[in-house]
Amino acid sequence: MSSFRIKGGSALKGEIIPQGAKNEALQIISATLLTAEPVTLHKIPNIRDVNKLIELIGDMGAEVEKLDEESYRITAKEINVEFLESKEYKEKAASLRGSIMILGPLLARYGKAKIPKPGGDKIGRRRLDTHFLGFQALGAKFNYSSKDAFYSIDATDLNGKYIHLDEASVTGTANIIMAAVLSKGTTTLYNAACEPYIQQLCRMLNRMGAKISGLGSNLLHIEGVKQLGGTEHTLLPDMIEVGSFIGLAAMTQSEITIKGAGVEHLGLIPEVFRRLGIQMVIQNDDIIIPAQKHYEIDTFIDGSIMTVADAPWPGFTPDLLSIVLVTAIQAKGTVLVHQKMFESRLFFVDKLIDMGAQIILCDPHRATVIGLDRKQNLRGIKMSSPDIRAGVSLLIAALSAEGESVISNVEQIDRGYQNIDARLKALGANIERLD
Ligand SMILES: CC(=O)N[C@H]1[C@@H](OP(=O)(O)OP(=O)(O)OC[C@H]2O[C@@H](n3ccc(=O)[nH]c3=O)[C@H](O)[C@@H]2O)O[C@H](CO)[C@@H](O)[C@@H]1O
Ligand SMILES: C=C(OP(=O)(O)O)C(=O)O
Repeated sequence: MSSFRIKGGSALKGEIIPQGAKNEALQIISATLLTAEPVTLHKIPNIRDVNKLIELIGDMGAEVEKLDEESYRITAKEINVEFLESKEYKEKAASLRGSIMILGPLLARYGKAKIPKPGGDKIGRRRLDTHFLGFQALGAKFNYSSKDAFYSIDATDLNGKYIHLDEASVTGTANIIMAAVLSKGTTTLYNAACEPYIQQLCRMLNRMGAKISGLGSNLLHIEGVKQLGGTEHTLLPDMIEVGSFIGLAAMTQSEITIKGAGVEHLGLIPEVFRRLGIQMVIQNDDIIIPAQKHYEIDTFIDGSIMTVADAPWPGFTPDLLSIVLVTAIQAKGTVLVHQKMFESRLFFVDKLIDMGAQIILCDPHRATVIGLDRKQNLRGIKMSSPDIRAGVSLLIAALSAEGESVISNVEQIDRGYQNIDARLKALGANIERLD
Protein backbone atom coordinates (compact mmCIF):
# COMPACT_ATOMS: atom_id res chain seq x y z
CA MET A 1 0.00 0.00 0.00
CA SER A 2 1.53 3.34 -1.05
CA SER A 3 1.12 6.67 0.71
CA PHE A 4 1.58 10.35 -0.03
CA ARG A 5 3.46 12.56 2.42
CA ILE A 6 2.28 16.12 1.92
CA LYS A 7 3.58 19.34 3.40
CA GLY A 8 0.68 21.72 2.94
CA GLY A 9 0.08 25.41 3.20
CA SER A 10 1.80 26.78 0.12
CA ALA A 11 0.15 28.09 -3.01
CA LEU A 12 0.63 26.28 -6.34
CA LYS A 13 1.03 27.95 -9.69
CA GLY A 14 1.06 26.92 -13.31
CA GLU A 15 -0.72 25.02 -16.05
CA ILE A 16 -2.18 21.55 -15.93
CA ILE A 17 -3.63 19.45 -18.73
CA PRO A 18 -6.49 17.12 -17.82
CA GLN A 19 -6.05 13.46 -18.72
CA GLY A 20 -8.42 11.68 -21.10
CA ALA A 21 -11.63 10.76 -19.29
CA LYS A 22 -11.48 7.60 -17.18
CA ASN A 23 -15.15 6.73 -17.48
CA GLU A 24 -15.18 7.33 -21.24
CA ALA A 25 -12.06 5.20 -21.65
CA LEU A 26 -13.72 2.24 -19.92
CA GLN A 27 -16.71 2.38 -22.32
CA ILE A 28 -14.65 2.93 -25.44
CA ILE A 29 -12.14 0.16 -24.68
CA SER A 30 -15.03 -2.26 -24.11
CA ALA A 31 -16.57 -1.20 -27.44
CA THR A 32 -13.45 -2.34 -29.33
CA LEU A 33 -14.69 -5.90 -28.69
CA LEU A 34 -17.60 -5.24 -31.08
CA THR A 35 -15.47 -5.48 -34.21
CA ALA A 36 -12.78 -7.70 -35.69
CA GLU A 37 -11.18 -4.62 -37.25
CA PRO A 38 -8.59 -2.34 -35.61
CA VAL A 39 -9.78 0.54 -33.46
CA THR A 40 -7.25 3.28 -32.70
CA LEU A 41 -7.75 5.22 -29.47
CA HIS A 42 -6.12 8.49 -28.41
CA LYS A 43 -5.87 10.30 -25.04
CA ILE A 44 -6.12 7.04 -23.10
CA PRO A 45 -5.23 7.90 -19.49
CA ASN A 46 -2.45 5.89 -17.87
CA ILE A 47 -4.41 4.95 -14.74
CA ARG A 48 -4.94 1.71 -12.87
CA ASP A 49 -8.54 0.97 -13.90
CA VAL A 50 -7.92 1.64 -17.58
CA ASN A 51 -4.69 -0.36 -17.63
CA LYS A 52 -6.45 -3.28 -15.96
CA LEU A 53 -9.25 -3.27 -18.55
CA ILE A 54 -6.77 -3.11 -21.44
CA GLU A 55 -4.87 -6.03 -19.89
CA LEU A 56 -8.11 -7.96 -19.45
CA ILE A 57 -9.19 -7.66 -23.07
CA GLY A 58 -5.64 -8.56 -24.12
CA ASP A 59 -5.92 -11.73 -21.98
CA MET A 60 -9.19 -12.47 -23.77
CA GLY A 61 -7.38 -12.54 -27.10
CA ALA A 62 -7.59 -8.98 -28.45
CA GLU A 63 -4.36 -7.71 -29.98
CA VAL A 64 -3.27 -4.62 -28.07
CA GLU A 65 -0.60 -2.34 -29.55
CA LYS A 66 0.62 0.70 -27.61
CA LEU A 67 1.33 3.33 -30.27
CA ASP A 68 2.60 6.04 -27.92
CA GLU A 69 2.09 7.24 -24.34
CA GLU A 70 -1.62 7.94 -24.88
CA SER A 71 -2.59 5.91 -27.97
CA TYR A 72 -3.49 2.29 -28.50
CA ARG A 73 -4.61 0.17 -31.42
CA ILE A 74 -6.88 -2.69 -30.37
CA THR A 75 -7.86 -5.46 -32.75
CA ALA A 76 -10.33 -7.97 -31.36
CA LYS A 77 -10.17 -10.41 -34.28
CA GLU A 78 -10.76 -13.48 -32.13
CA ILE A 79 -11.93 -13.56 -28.54
CA ASN A 80 -11.33 -16.62 -26.43
CA VAL A 81 -14.68 -16.87 -24.68
CA GLU A 82 -13.36 -19.90 -22.71
CA PHE A 83 -11.05 -17.50 -20.84
CA LEU A 84 -14.16 -16.18 -19.08
CA GLU A 85 -14.29 -19.47 -17.13
CA SER A 86 -10.77 -19.07 -15.74
CA LYS A 87 -9.78 -18.14 -12.21
CA GLU A 88 -7.52 -15.42 -13.64
CA TYR A 89 -10.48 -13.78 -15.41
CA LYS A 90 -12.65 -13.94 -12.29
CA GLU A 91 -9.94 -12.23 -10.24
CA LYS A 92 -9.08 -9.55 -12.78
CA ALA A 93 -12.64 -8.68 -13.85
CA ALA A 94 -13.70 -8.38 -10.22
CA SER A 95 -11.14 -5.69 -9.51
CA LEU A 96 -12.77 -2.79 -11.39
CA ARG A 97 -16.20 -1.41 -12.18
CA GLY A 98 -15.57 -0.80 -15.88
CA SER A 99 -15.20 -4.52 -16.63
CA ILE A 100 -19.00 -4.79 -16.53
CA MET A 101 -19.10 -3.12 -19.95
CA ILE A 102 -17.49 -6.04 -21.76
CA LEU A 103 -20.82 -7.88 -21.31
CA GLY A 104 -22.80 -6.00 -23.97
CA PRO A 105 -20.18 -6.41 -26.74
CA LEU A 106 -19.55 -10.09 -25.93
CA LEU A 107 -23.25 -10.85 -25.86
CA ALA A 108 -23.76 -9.05 -29.19
CA ARG A 109 -20.83 -10.73 -30.92
CA TYR A 110 -20.65 -14.19 -29.32
CA GLY A 111 -24.10 -14.70 -27.82
CA LYS A 112 -22.72 -15.21 -24.32
CA ALA A 113 -20.81 -13.48 -21.59
CA LYS A 114 -19.90 -13.90 -17.94
CA ILE A 115 -18.71 -11.59 -15.23
CA PRO A 116 -18.01 -11.72 -11.51
CA LYS A 117 -19.54 -8.97 -9.42
CA PRO A 118 -17.39 -6.02 -10.54
CA GLY A 119 -15.29 -3.92 -8.16
CA GLY A 120 -14.89 -0.15 -8.19
CA ASP A 121 -15.45 2.23 -5.35
CA LYS A 122 -17.12 0.96 -2.20
CA ILE A 123 -19.52 3.85 -1.95
CA GLY A 124 -22.79 2.08 -1.20
CA ARG A 125 -24.95 -0.45 -2.98
CA ARG A 126 -24.15 -0.58 -6.67
CA ARG A 127 -26.80 -2.67 -8.30
CA LEU A 128 -26.61 -3.98 -11.84
CA ASP A 129 -30.30 -4.64 -12.44
CA THR A 130 -30.59 -2.09 -15.25
CA HIS A 131 -27.92 -3.90 -17.26
CA PHE A 132 -29.53 -7.33 -16.97
CA LEU A 133 -33.13 -6.14 -17.38
CA GLY A 134 -31.99 -4.47 -20.61
CA PHE A 135 -30.20 -7.58 -21.91
CA GLN A 136 -33.24 -9.65 -20.97
CA ALA A 137 -35.53 -7.31 -22.92
CA LEU A 138 -33.33 -7.88 -25.98
CA GLY A 139 -33.86 -11.64 -25.59
CA ALA A 140 -30.97 -12.78 -23.37
CA LYS A 141 -31.29 -15.15 -20.44
CA PHE A 142 -29.26 -14.47 -17.38
CA ASN A 143 -28.27 -16.32 -14.30
CA TYR A 144 -26.82 -14.96 -11.08
CA SER A 145 -25.04 -17.39 -8.83
CA SER A 146 -25.10 -15.86 -5.36
CA LYS A 147 -22.61 -18.51 -4.15
CA ASP A 148 -19.73 -17.05 -6.13
CA ALA A 149 -21.37 -13.71 -7.12
CA PHE A 150 -21.11 -14.62 -10.79
CA TYR A 151 -23.38 -13.43 -13.62
CA SER A 152 -23.80 -15.41 -16.88
CA ILE A 153 -25.84 -14.33 -19.88
CA ASP A 154 -26.72 -16.18 -23.08
CA ALA A 155 -28.64 -15.34 -26.22
CA THR A 156 -28.63 -16.94 -29.62
CA ASP A 157 -30.67 -14.09 -31.02
CA LEU A 158 -30.94 -10.51 -29.83
CA ASN A 159 -33.97 -8.59 -31.05
CA GLY A 160 -34.53 -4.86 -30.85
CA LYS A 161 -37.20 -3.71 -28.37
CA TYR A 162 -38.70 -0.66 -26.71
CA ILE A 163 -36.92 -0.52 -23.36
CA HIS A 164 -37.79 1.94 -20.63
CA LEU A 165 -34.73 1.69 -18.41
CA ASP A 166 -35.20 1.01 -14.74
CA GLU A 167 -32.90 3.97 -13.99
CA ALA A 168 -30.57 6.16 -16.04
CA SER A 169 -27.53 4.02 -15.23
CA VAL A 170 -24.38 5.18 -17.02
CA THR A 171 -22.63 1.84 -17.47
CA GLY A 172 -26.04 0.14 -17.89
CA THR A 173 -26.92 2.42 -20.80
CA ALA A 174 -23.49 1.87 -22.40
CA ASN A 175 -23.87 -1.90 -22.06
CA ILE A 176 -27.36 -2.03 -23.57
CA ILE A 177 -26.37 0.28 -26.44
CA MET A 178 -23.43 -2.01 -27.23
CA ALA A 179 -25.70 -5.08 -27.25
CA ALA A 180 -28.40 -3.33 -29.30
CA VAL A 181 -26.13 -2.09 -32.12
CA LEU A 182 -25.74 -5.69 -33.36
CA SER A 183 -29.31 -6.84 -32.51
CA LYS A 184 -31.94 -7.48 -35.15
CA GLY A 185 -34.41 -4.62 -35.71
CA THR A 186 -34.72 -1.37 -33.81
CA THR A 187 -34.19 -0.75 -30.12
CA THR A 188 -35.64 2.31 -28.47
CA LEU A 189 -34.01 3.19 -25.15
CA TYR A 190 -35.91 5.58 -22.93
CA ASN A 191 -34.57 6.98 -19.65
CA ALA A 192 -31.09 6.41 -21.09
CA ALA A 193 -28.11 8.08 -19.45
CA CYS A 194 -26.96 10.88 -21.75
CA GLU A 195 -23.74 12.23 -20.27
CA PRO A 196 -20.96 13.32 -22.63
CA TYR A 197 -19.17 9.96 -22.41
CA ILE A 198 -22.30 8.08 -23.54
CA GLN A 199 -22.55 10.58 -26.40
CA GLN A 200 -18.92 9.92 -27.27
CA LEU A 201 -19.56 6.16 -27.25
CA CYS A 202 -22.50 6.61 -29.62
CA ARG A 203 -20.45 8.84 -31.94
CA MET A 204 -17.70 6.24 -32.06
CA LEU A 205 -20.16 3.39 -32.70
CA ASN A 206 -21.80 5.40 -35.50
CA ARG A 207 -18.38 5.86 -37.10
CA MET A 208 -17.98 2.08 -36.88
CA GLY A 209 -21.23 1.66 -38.83
CA ALA A 210 -23.88 1.63 -36.09
CA LYS A 211 -27.13 3.54 -36.54
CA ILE A 212 -27.87 5.38 -33.32
CA SER A 213 -29.93 8.56 -33.19
CA GLY A 214 -31.05 10.79 -30.34
CA LEU A 215 -27.50 11.48 -29.10
CA GLY A 216 -27.43 13.77 -26.08
CA SER A 217 -31.02 12.95 -25.11
CA ASN A 218 -32.50 10.23 -22.90
CA LEU A 219 -34.36 8.72 -25.88
CA LEU A 220 -32.13 6.73 -28.20
CA HIS A 221 -33.12 4.84 -31.35
CA ILE A 222 -30.74 2.09 -32.38
CA GLU A 223 -31.23 0.36 -35.69
CA GLY A 224 -29.32 -2.92 -35.51
CA VAL A 225 -26.66 -3.68 -38.12
CA LYS A 226 -24.97 -6.99 -39.05
CA GLN A 227 -21.42 -5.95 -38.25
CA LEU A 228 -19.23 -3.04 -37.28
CA GLY A 229 -15.87 -1.91 -38.64
CA GLY A 230 -12.79 -0.20 -37.23
CA THR A 231 -12.39 3.49 -36.43
CA GLU A 232 -10.23 6.08 -34.70
CA HIS A 233 -11.40 7.87 -31.57
CA THR A 234 -10.09 10.59 -29.24
CA LEU A 235 -11.32 10.81 -25.67
CA LEU A 236 -12.64 13.99 -24.06
CA PRO A 237 -10.77 15.62 -21.18
CA ASP A 238 -11.78 14.10 -17.84
CA MET A 239 -14.45 16.41 -16.41
CA ILE A 240 -13.95 15.06 -12.90
CA GLU A 241 -10.27 15.97 -13.08
CA VAL A 242 -11.23 19.44 -14.30
CA GLY A 243 -13.58 19.90 -11.31
CA SER A 244 -10.93 18.52 -8.95
CA PHE A 245 -8.38 21.07 -10.20
CA ILE A 246 -10.86 23.95 -9.76
CA GLY A 247 -11.41 22.87 -6.14
CA LEU A 248 -7.67 22.43 -5.59
CA ALA A 249 -6.91 25.94 -6.88
CA ALA A 250 -9.55 27.55 -4.65
CA MET A 251 -8.59 25.69 -1.47
CA THR A 252 -4.86 26.33 -1.86
CA GLN A 253 -5.19 29.99 -3.04
CA SER A 254 -3.39 29.01 -6.22
CA GLU A 255 -3.45 30.44 -9.69
CA ILE A 256 -3.93 27.47 -11.98
CA THR A 257 -4.73 27.29 -15.67
CA ILE A 258 -6.49 24.13 -16.79
CA LYS A 259 -5.48 23.77 -20.42
CA GLY A 260 -7.89 22.18 -22.88
CA ALA A 261 -10.63 21.63 -20.30
CA GLY A 262 -13.30 20.59 -22.81
CA VAL A 263 -15.43 23.51 -21.60
CA GLU A 264 -18.40 22.80 -23.87
CA HIS A 265 -18.75 19.32 -22.33
CA LEU A 266 -18.67 20.36 -18.66
CA GLY A 267 -22.39 20.99 -18.22
CA LEU A 268 -23.13 22.46 -14.77
CA ILE A 269 -19.64 21.90 -13.36
CA PRO A 270 -18.26 25.48 -13.75
CA GLU A 271 -21.57 26.93 -12.53
CA VAL A 272 -21.57 24.84 -9.34
CA PHE A 273 -18.04 26.00 -8.45
CA ARG A 274 -19.07 29.59 -9.26
CA ARG A 275 -21.91 29.20 -6.77
CA LEU A 276 -19.27 28.42 -4.15
CA GLY A 277 -17.91 31.88 -4.99
CA ILE A 278 -14.92 30.75 -7.04
CA GLN A 279 -13.84 33.07 -9.83
CA MET A 280 -12.90 31.55 -13.15
CA VAL A 281 -11.98 32.98 -16.50
CA ILE A 282 -12.79 30.87 -19.51
CA GLN A 283 -10.44 31.61 -22.38
CA ASN A 284 -11.01 29.51 -25.49
CA ASP A 285 -10.89 25.99 -24.05
CA ASP A 286 -8.83 26.88 -20.97
CA ILE A 287 -10.07 27.65 -17.48
CA ILE A 288 -7.98 30.13 -15.53
CA ILE A 289 -8.57 30.13 -11.79
CA PRO A 290 -6.94 33.18 -10.18
CA ALA A 291 -5.48 32.95 -6.67
CA GLN A 292 -8.35 33.72 -4.30
CA LYS A 293 -8.01 34.32 -0.58
CA HIS A 294 -11.76 34.60 -0.06
CA TYR A 295 -14.71 33.10 -1.87
CA GLU A 296 -18.28 33.29 -0.69
CA ILE A 297 -20.95 30.65 -1.15
CA ASP A 298 -24.09 31.93 -2.80
CA THR A 299 -27.50 31.52 -1.20
CA PHE A 300 -30.70 30.68 -3.01
CA ILE A 301 -32.69 33.70 -4.29
CA ASP A 302 -34.77 33.80 -1.12
CA GLY A 303 -31.64 33.88 1.05
CA SER A 304 -31.87 30.24 2.17
CA ILE A 305 -28.83 27.97 2.44
CA MET A 306 -27.42 26.64 -0.83
CA THR A 307 -27.71 22.92 -1.59
CA VAL A 308 -25.46 21.15 -4.07
CA ALA A 309 -26.93 17.80 -5.04
CA ASP A 310 -26.18 15.20 -7.69
CA ALA A 311 -28.51 14.04 -10.46
CA PRO A 312 -28.14 12.06 -13.67
CA TRP A 313 -26.76 14.17 -16.54
CA PRO A 314 -27.51 16.96 -17.39
CA GLY A 315 -27.59 17.30 -13.60
CA PHE A 316 -24.43 17.59 -11.50
CA THR A 317 -22.23 14.50 -11.39
CA PRO A 318 -22.05 12.63 -8.05
CA ASP A 319 -18.33 12.13 -8.64
CA LEU A 320 -17.62 15.79 -7.87
CA LEU A 321 -19.63 16.16 -4.68
CA SER A 322 -16.73 15.12 -2.42
CA ILE A 323 -14.62 17.79 -4.11
CA VAL A 324 -17.35 20.43 -3.73
CA LEU A 325 -17.56 19.50 -0.06
CA VAL A 326 -13.84 19.89 0.60
CA THR A 327 -13.69 23.13 -1.41
CA ALA A 328 -16.45 24.67 0.73
CA ILE A 329 -14.33 24.23 3.88
CA GLN A 330 -12.44 27.50 3.34
CA ALA A 331 -15.32 29.41 1.74
CA LYS A 332 -17.39 32.03 3.52
CA GLY A 333 -20.91 30.77 4.11
CA THR A 334 -22.70 27.46 4.39
CA VAL A 335 -23.65 24.75 1.93
CA LEU A 336 -25.57 21.52 2.21
CA VAL A 337 -23.98 18.77 0.12
CA HIS A 338 -26.58 16.15 -0.78
CA GLN A 339 -25.22 12.94 -2.30
CA LYS A 340 -28.42 11.30 -3.53
CA MET A 341 -27.01 8.45 -5.59
CA PHE A 342 -24.51 6.80 -3.26
CA GLU A 343 -25.13 6.13 0.40
CA SER A 344 -21.59 5.64 1.74
CA ARG A 345 -19.63 8.34 0.03
CA LEU A 346 -19.63 11.02 2.68
CA PHE A 347 -18.18 9.15 5.64
CA PHE A 348 -14.72 10.51 4.83
CA VAL A 349 -15.80 13.85 6.37
CA ASP A 350 -14.64 12.45 9.74
CA LYS A 351 -11.07 12.98 8.56
CA LEU A 352 -11.81 16.52 7.45
CA ILE A 353 -13.38 17.23 10.86
CA ASP A 354 -10.17 15.89 12.48
CA MET A 355 -8.26 18.39 10.37
CA GLY A 356 -10.37 21.22 11.78
CA ALA A 357 -13.16 21.55 9.21
CA GLN A 358 -16.60 22.60 10.38
CA ILE A 359 -18.86 19.92 8.96
CA ILE A 360 -21.98 18.24 10.27
CA LEU A 361 -22.75 14.85 8.78
CA CYS A 362 -26.54 15.01 8.88
CA ASP A 363 -27.07 11.44 7.63
CA PRO A 364 -25.23 9.14 5.18
CA HIS A 365 -26.41 11.25 2.22
CA ARG A 366 -26.09 14.82 3.51
CA ALA A 367 -23.38 16.96 5.06
CA THR A 368 -23.46 20.64 5.95
CA VAL A 369 -20.22 22.55 5.57
CA ILE A 370 -19.81 25.77 7.50
CA GLY A 371 -16.99 27.57 5.71
CA LEU A 372 -14.00 28.77 7.75
CA ASP A 373 -13.30 31.75 5.46
CA ARG A 374 -9.56 31.21 6.20
CA LYS A 375 -10.04 32.33 9.81
CA GLN A 376 -8.42 29.07 10.71
CA ASN A 377 -6.22 26.70 8.69
CA LEU A 378 -6.77 22.97 8.48
CA ARG A 379 -4.02 20.96 10.18
CA GLY A 380 -2.19 18.00 8.67
CA ILE A 381 -3.05 14.50 9.97
CA LYS A 382 -2.56 10.84 9.03
CA MET A 383 -5.45 9.39 7.07
CA SER A 384 -6.38 6.70 4.57
CA SER A 385 -8.08 7.16 1.21
CA PRO A 386 -11.42 5.31 1.22
CA ASP A 387 -12.36 5.85 -2.44
CA ILE A 388 -11.08 7.65 -5.49
CA ARG A 389 -12.90 10.98 -5.09
CA ALA A 390 -12.69 11.10 -1.28
CA GLY A 391 -8.97 10.36 -1.75
CA VAL A 392 -8.46 13.38 -3.97
CA SER A 393 -10.55 15.51 -1.64
CA LEU A 394 -8.29 14.53 1.26
CA LEU A 395 -5.30 15.34 -0.91
CA ILE A 396 -6.72 18.81 -1.61
CA ALA A 397 -7.38 19.30 2.11
CA ALA A 398 -3.83 18.19 2.94
CA LEU A 399 -2.29 20.57 0.39
CA SER A 400 -4.21 23.44 1.94
CA ALA A 401 -3.43 22.43 5.53
CA GLU A 402 -0.73 23.61 7.90
CA GLY A 403 1.91 20.96 8.55
CA GLU A 404 2.38 17.44 7.34
CA SER A 405 -0.25 14.91 6.30
CA VAL A 406 0.16 11.30 5.27
CA ILE A 407 -2.52 9.74 3.09
CA SER A 408 -2.31 5.96 2.81
CA ASN A 409 -4.02 3.64 0.31
CA VAL A 410 -3.35 6.05 -2.54
CA GLU A 411 -3.92 3.17 -4.98
CA GLN A 412 -7.52 4.37 -4.76
CA ILE A 413 -6.43 7.74 -6.16
CA ASP A 414 -4.24 6.06 -8.80
CA ARG A 415 -7.36 4.26 -10.10
CA GLY A 416 -8.50 7.52 -11.65
CA TYR A 417 -5.83 10.24 -11.58
CA GLN A 418 -2.82 9.82 -13.81
CA ASN A 419 0.51 10.37 -12.12
CA ILE A 420 -1.12 12.88 -9.79
CA ASP A 421 1.88 13.38 -7.47
CA ALA A 422 4.25 14.30 -10.33
CA ARG A 423 1.70 16.58 -11.96
CA LEU A 424 1.05 18.42 -8.69
CA LYS A 425 4.76 18.64 -7.96
CA ALA A 426 5.15 20.42 -11.31
CA LEU A 427 2.76 23.07 -9.93
CA GLY A 428 4.94 23.42 -6.82
CA ALA A 429 3.20 20.99 -4.45
CA ASN A 430 5.29 19.43 -1.71
CA ILE A 431 4.18 15.84 -2.12
CA GLU A 432 6.17 12.66 -1.92
CA ARG A 433 5.12 9.09 -2.73
CA LEU A 434 6.18 6.54 -0.10
CA ASP A 435 6.06 2.91 -1.27
C1 LIG B 1 -17.14 3.33 -14.57
C2 LIG B 1 -18.15 4.43 -14.53
O1 LIG B 1 -18.55 4.97 -15.54
N1 LIG B 1 -18.55 4.81 -13.30
C3 LIG B 1 -19.50 5.89 -13.16
C4 LIG B 1 -20.88 5.35 -13.40
O2 LIG B 1 -21.07 4.27 -12.50
P1 LIG B 1 -22.32 3.28 -12.67
O3 LIG B 1 -22.71 3.18 -14.10
O4 LIG B 1 -21.94 2.08 -11.92
O5 LIG B 1 -23.46 4.07 -11.91
P2 LIG B 1 -25.02 4.10 -12.25
O6 LIG B 1 -25.26 5.23 -13.20
O7 LIG B 1 -25.47 2.75 -12.62
O8 LIG B 1 -25.64 4.45 -10.84
C5 LIG B 1 -24.99 5.13 -9.84
C6 LIG B 1 -25.83 5.16 -8.59
O9 LIG B 1 -26.86 6.08 -8.74
C7 LIG B 1 -28.13 5.46 -8.58
N2 LIG B 1 -29.00 6.08 -9.59
C8 LIG B 1 -28.63 6.09 -10.90
C9 LIG B 1 -29.45 6.67 -11.85
C10 LIG B 1 -30.65 7.26 -11.43
O10 LIG B 1 -31.43 7.77 -12.24
N3 LIG B 1 -30.96 7.26 -10.11
C11 LIG B 1 -30.15 6.68 -9.18
O11 LIG B 1 -30.45 6.68 -8.00
C12 LIG B 1 -27.87 3.98 -8.82
O12 LIG B 1 -28.81 3.15 -8.17
C13 LIG B 1 -26.49 3.82 -8.27
O13 LIG B 1 -26.49 3.67 -6.87
O14 LIG B 1 -21.85 6.37 -13.17
C14 LIG B 1 -21.87 6.88 -11.83
C15 LIG B 1 -23.00 7.90 -11.75
O15 LIG B 1 -22.74 8.99 -12.55
C16 LIG B 1 -20.51 7.47 -11.49
O16 LIG B 1 -20.51 7.79 -10.12
C17 LIG B 1 -19.38 6.47 -11.76
O17 LIG B 1 -18.13 7.12 -11.69
C1 LIG C 1 -17.24 6.00 -8.64
C2 LIG C 1 -16.25 6.12 -9.51
O1 LIG C 1 -15.67 5.14 -10.20
P1 LIG C 1 -16.10 3.59 -10.38
O2 LIG C 1 -17.47 3.61 -10.97
O3 LIG C 1 -15.08 3.09 -11.34
O4 LIG C 1 -16.02 2.99 -9.02
C3 LIG C 1 -15.66 7.44 -9.81
O5 LIG C 1 -14.97 7.55 -10.84
O6 LIG C 1 -15.84 8.39 -9.03
